Amino acid sequence: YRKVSRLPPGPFSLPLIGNLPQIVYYLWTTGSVSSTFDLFRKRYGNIFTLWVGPIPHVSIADYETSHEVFVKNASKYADKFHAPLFAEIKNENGVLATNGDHWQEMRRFALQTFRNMGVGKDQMEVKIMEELDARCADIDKQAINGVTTTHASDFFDLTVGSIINSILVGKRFEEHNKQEFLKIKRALDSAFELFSPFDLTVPIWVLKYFFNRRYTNMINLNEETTSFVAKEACERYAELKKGNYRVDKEKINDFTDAFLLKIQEGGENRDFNIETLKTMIIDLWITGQETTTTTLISGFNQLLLHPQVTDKARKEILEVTDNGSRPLCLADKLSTPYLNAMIGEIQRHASILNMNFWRINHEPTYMGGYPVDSGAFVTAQLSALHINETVFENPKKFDPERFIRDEKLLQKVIPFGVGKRSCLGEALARSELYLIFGNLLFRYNFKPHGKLSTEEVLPYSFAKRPFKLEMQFIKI
Ligand code: HEM
Repeated sequence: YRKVSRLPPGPFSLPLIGNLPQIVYYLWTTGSVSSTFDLFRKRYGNIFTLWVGPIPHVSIADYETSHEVFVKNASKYADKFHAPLFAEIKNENGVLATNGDHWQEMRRFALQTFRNMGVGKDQMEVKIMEELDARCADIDKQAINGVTTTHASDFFDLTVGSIINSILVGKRFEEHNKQEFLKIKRALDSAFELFSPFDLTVPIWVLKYFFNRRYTNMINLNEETTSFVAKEACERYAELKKGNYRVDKEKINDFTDAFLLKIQEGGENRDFNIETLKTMIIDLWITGQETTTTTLISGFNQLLLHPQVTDKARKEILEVTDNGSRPLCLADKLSTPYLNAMIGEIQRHASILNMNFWRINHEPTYMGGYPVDSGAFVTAQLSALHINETVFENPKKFDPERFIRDEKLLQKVIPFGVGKRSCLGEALARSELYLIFGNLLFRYNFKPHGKLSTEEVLPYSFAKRPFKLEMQFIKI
């Protein structure tokens, strides 16, 4: 009871099991993780505590408090809680499931490398557009009377997968390895679908001894995916070691070369070695792939449900590109307020992480006027924050106009999180979303093939899943 008084309000918790009974009950009655968080927010306010077993989890569901905690006091919240399964798989390597000096070095290195390669600038734009053009050429080749019917996931998985692959190891997915990529991607999709908050919280020994098949499947899938994705990097590393390959400092083409240059110049050490390179590649590949694809598919699902939004965005894009005589480019962003609002609304509405990653609070402090004890886990609960009706009126409605009526509102959409552990690929993802949505809208008309969905897919999982969407690309 003393501990409870040093935390923000929340439902009454029981010894040992905490709020698990209420959490399970509300998940069942509300039908999703985000509605459960929303319900607790309505009852206890924008900052509330849920005890998961013996550990208090503090969720922040408004922009102002999230900003105050994770941006103004950023350095205090750099340490994430890592699910035991992730910690086991990653073995204290990489950027996703590490803390401390190694994490800092890897994050700094990745951000710097992306910046040098021009993420958010021209060079990256060229890579994204080359990939999009190649995929559109594929679509056009398959067209019958100007219409191509395809699974949205195949189209966007390949587009996004190829972009991130070419950034990481310099190779697109083409005819010869396309099928292998799609096979791995399907296996990952099934694993994500099985993956639950249970896998994230239980100690590793419970998984190993009581759910061994589940545990072994996940370990094997991680190894299979890593060897597929990092194959090119391993080959280049082997050649570097034999003295047959040297990285040209002036011509860094991809992330692998930037990493190998570090080894070439300084030798291998705790941070820069082949195991870390493999982990970094898989960390960035997985995080960069699923998130962007899910956003694109959820977005097209909404656009098909709201054709008036597509028409309005298309009209704006045609005006900016002289009636479609040139591609839309990143420099056009300032002239496309409606498209920007549409993408902002897609990201708010999709809010693809049902549950954000937890940070560790190391010392007693205050958040939003409430005490928060040391040892508590804290996060900006993005899914609840994006449906907070005191900020976003009628939050279930897909309504890009809300950001035209109030321009400042767009700042309160934070799909990439905030603070030291915010999304490392934000600049790349923003460029991809703008160029892919923008350029597809004026090249094609879109129609659904079969029924469209308005229900969330797997609403109880850790992250949202893409809608199963079949659509027609109709050449304009
Ligand atoms: C629409 C696309 C994307 C969305 C919505 C998204 C969202 C997020 C969110 C919410 C987080 C956690 C933030 C927090 O803890 O507060 C995150 C972390 C991360 N994201 Fe993204 N992301 C996207 C695309 C990408 C891309 C393209 C990459 C890389 C190429 C990437 C790499 C990462 C990494 C490495 C982290 C962990 C950073 C760390 O722990 O230091 N993401 N992302």
